Order: sequence, then structure tokens, then C-alpha cells
Amino acid sequence: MNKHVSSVLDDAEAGGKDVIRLTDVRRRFGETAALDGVSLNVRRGEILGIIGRSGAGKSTLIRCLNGLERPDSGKIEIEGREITGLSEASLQPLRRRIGMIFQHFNLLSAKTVEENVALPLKIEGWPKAKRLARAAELLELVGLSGKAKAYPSELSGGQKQRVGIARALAANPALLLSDEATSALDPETTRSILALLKDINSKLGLTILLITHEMEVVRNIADRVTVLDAGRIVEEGPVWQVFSRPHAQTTKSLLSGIRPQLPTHIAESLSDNLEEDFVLAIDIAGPAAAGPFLQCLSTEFQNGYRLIHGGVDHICEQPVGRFFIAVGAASAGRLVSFAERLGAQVEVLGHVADHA
Ligand SMILES: Nc1ncnc2c1ncn2[C@@H]1O[C@H](COP(=O)(O)OP(=O)(O)OP(=O)(O)O)[C@@H](O)[C@H]1O
Repeated sequence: MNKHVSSVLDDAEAGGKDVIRLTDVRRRFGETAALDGVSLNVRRGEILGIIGRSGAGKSTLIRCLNGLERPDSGKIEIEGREITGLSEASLQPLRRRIGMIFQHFNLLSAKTVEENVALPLKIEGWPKAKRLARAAELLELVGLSGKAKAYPSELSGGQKQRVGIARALAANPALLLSDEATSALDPETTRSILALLKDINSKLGLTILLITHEMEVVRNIADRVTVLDAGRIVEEGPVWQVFSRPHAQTTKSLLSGIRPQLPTHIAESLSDNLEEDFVLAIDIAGPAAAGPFLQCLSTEFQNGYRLIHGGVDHICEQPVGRFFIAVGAASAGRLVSFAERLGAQVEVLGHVADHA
């Protein structure tokens, strides 16, 4: 185990369960409540995703966390120490406990890769030889050992973000805060950066807070997710649960791009004629989704329903099923109760003629 790994683990063992804790944090700008009573915690070693529409309050939350913005009221604690009310000087060492990576990398173009990575250590007063040794160690961790003497302009977007990650880890933070860090990257590069973050999370036990509008990012690497809307938390929980059974309308619409939807031509032909077939959206998560659910349904109802669309996906290794089913009016009530008894959540979307 290298020195960096062991020091992060030592820190992890020394502290409490929550790296960050927010209690009833409020911040207004005139009439706008950017944060309207936000309480959340980021547990040591987890990856927490925060999602929300534009204007939901994500940037304000980040600025409150790194001390650039002060909340009007409420409490923010980093590793058990309250930061609200601290002077700029007392805030500095706590601010260094949070490493940040950004959408546009924020590297210094006139400095080499190793100088960029070593910069936070220079600010901390480390001697040159020591900080270059640490930069080499971190560049190895992010797979860029051969690029120490290169300049940012000579790197691809993915490589620049790897440098950003190495720099964010240099001062040995308790938390890595990722602010839309993959939003400027193509899908393949995004996947490789997410794999690196996941690897660092499991190797170093590093806690990561991901702020993103990309649902795929949260789905791929986060353990838990918090949904912000108009400055409030409207939903939170394990990613597989929230993504398989979103309750808040905001969450449903944020996830509409990555969850199966009723085909548009059928959605547009739905009626409210109770004599026609019922169109149901059925969500089921956990072991029952993996196969038994459809089997049970066909055993119980034989040919009495039609599968319109949907299937089984896997989120955080949990099977998650979403099916759109049409069933005759006479069997609909019985099918809904049967599915609910199996643990599914059922929504009646409308009605279609039986040939649709
Ligand atoms: N300095 C400011 N002055 C006035 N209003 C502000 C200020 N900062 C944020 N707001 C308002 O607070 C609300 C939350 O903004 P914030 O930037 O935190 O949202 P966001 O979720 O980060 O949005 P985006 O995804 O577009 O960056 C918005 O209505 C915004 O217009």
C-alpha cells in the first residue's frame, strides 16, 4: 500500500460516520429560496449523487459547502466541525478537506501536469522534492505517469480530467466534490473517468459527492442519490430504489431519458374509456424483478394480458423491472392486486382498444 493510500485510510478511520452534515440550511437571493431547508449527510466512503433541474440549488449548495457562500441559517459541518460562522482564516484548513473537480478542469495552462498536481501542496508549503514525489504517486494512481512534463494543451479532455482528479487528491481530502466533472466529455471518456472515480473510491475509501445533471453518471457509480427541486430535497435513497420507483414528479421527469417509457404512439392514443383495455405501468425492483415476476404473471393470467414494452435492467447490481402491460377490463383489478402482492408498484396510465 502506498503512503497516499494509507494516509487516506488513516483519516477515514479517525473520523466519524459523516464527512459532511447539513442541517436545515437556507439561502435566499431576494425572492428566490435557492436552498430552502436542506438537511443531508454524506457518509464516509460513500458516493452520493445530487441531481436537480437547472436552478434547483446545486451550485448554491456547492458554494455553501466550500465556504464561498454563507447560508442565511442552518448548520454545515465538515468532519464534525461546524463551518458556518468561521472566519476566512479558520475556514482555510477545512476547505482543504474538500478536493474539487470541475466540468472545464480548471488547469493552469502555463504549468506542466506535475506542477498542476503539486500546486495545492506548494500552497501548503511542502518542499519541492516532496511535492513532486507526491505528484508522481498521484499521476500513477490516475494512469498518467508518462505525462508529468506535458502541458494541459497537449492532453485530451479525459486526460485533463485525470490531472484534475490527481490535483484534487493531492492535499489528501476527506471528500471529493465533483461538479459536473464529466459533462464536457464524450460517453466513452465519461465511462473511463467514472471507472477511475469508482476505483479510487474502493481503493482509498474516498468519499465522493457528485453534482450532476447526467442521470447515467449517478446510475453508474453512486450509492445514494438526493433530488433537489426549488431548493428543497424532494426525494432521496439508494440509487436502485429511487431510479426504479421514483415518487416525486421532478425525479420522474429527470429520469425519463433513462427509464423505459410507453411508446409515444400508444401514449397519444390513450383514452379514459373504462370498457377498453387498461394500460398499466408496473415497476418492480429486487429479486422478484429478475424473472419470476413475468413468469408468475403469465402463470396466473395465461394469455389474459399483453406486454407492450419494457424489460429488466440492473442498477447497483439490483434487478429493476419496468413493464407496460395492456389487460382487459375484466381482469385489470385482479392483475393490479396480484402485481402489488408481489411487491410491484402499479399505475393505470389509461385505456386502449384491444387491438392497439
Ligand atoms: N448570486 C445570485 N443572485 C441571485 N440569484 C441567485 C444567485 N445565485 C443563485 N441564484 C438563484 O438561486 C436559484 C438556484 O441557483 P443555483 O445556481 O444554485 O441552481 P443550480 O441547480 O446550480 O442550477 P444550474 O444547474 O443551472 O447550475 C436560481 O433560481 C438562481 O437564479
